Amino acid sequence: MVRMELAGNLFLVGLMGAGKTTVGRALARRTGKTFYDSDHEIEARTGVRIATIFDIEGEARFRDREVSVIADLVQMNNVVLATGGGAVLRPENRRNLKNHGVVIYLRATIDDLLARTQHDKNRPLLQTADPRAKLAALFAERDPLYCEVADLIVDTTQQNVTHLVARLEQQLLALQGAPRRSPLA
Ligand SMILES: Nc1ncnc2c1ncn2[C@@H]1O[C@H](COP(=O)(O)OP(=O)(O)OP(=O)(O)O)[C@@H](O)[C@H]1O
Ligand SMILES: O=C(O)C1=C[C@@H](O)[C@@H](O)[C@H](O)C1
Ligand SMILES: [Mg+2]
Repeated sequence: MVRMELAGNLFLVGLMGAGKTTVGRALARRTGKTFYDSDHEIEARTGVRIATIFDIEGEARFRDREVSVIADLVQMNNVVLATGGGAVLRPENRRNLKNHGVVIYLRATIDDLLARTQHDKNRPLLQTADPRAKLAALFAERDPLYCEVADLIVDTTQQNVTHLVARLEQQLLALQGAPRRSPLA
């Protein structure tokens, strides 16, 4: 069987725990693209964990680093890029993502996001007394921005990663052959 090729860059956006890193890595493997993760790239360039950057420099400086890393990574060809959960907050990032590839919003319920993030201490914004309330507030603030930038919106509830990636590939192939329309999958 001849497999259809998915052209260009794929960019994943969504909240912490949406699965950008996990799904992105699997999607890259399936589509033969190279995987990048803006959080990992920031850690590689600075030599420290994200939580340490937040501690020492604060969130605004972290966002500056994120803008610079994303501006570099969108120039690559044939990549899957998992972005940090807050990347869409900066207009430069939204513009760069929109202009250099297909943007996929992985949407998840607050319950799922909480369950998937509760054992990981490298998400400084969730180190609070009430991470559920924090996730709900971040969702309210960012969901419109993820939707604004997305070509495709994928509900990840009750979807294991393998099925999600297979379905995503089909949706992306359909999108590739179709004129631009509503991002709701
Ligand atoms: N669809 C899914 N079903 C079940 N578990 C999932 C799913 N997607 C991701 N996970 C799990 O949730 C956890 C968080 O996923 P991941 O690190 O990929 O999220 P992320 O969107 O990259 O978060 P961040 O913005 O903090 O980098 C991981 O343990 C991963 O295995
Ligand atoms: O949602 C966010 O603001 C963040 C998500 C992570 O990917 C990291 O980029 C960092 O922990 C901040
Ligand atoms: Mg990630």
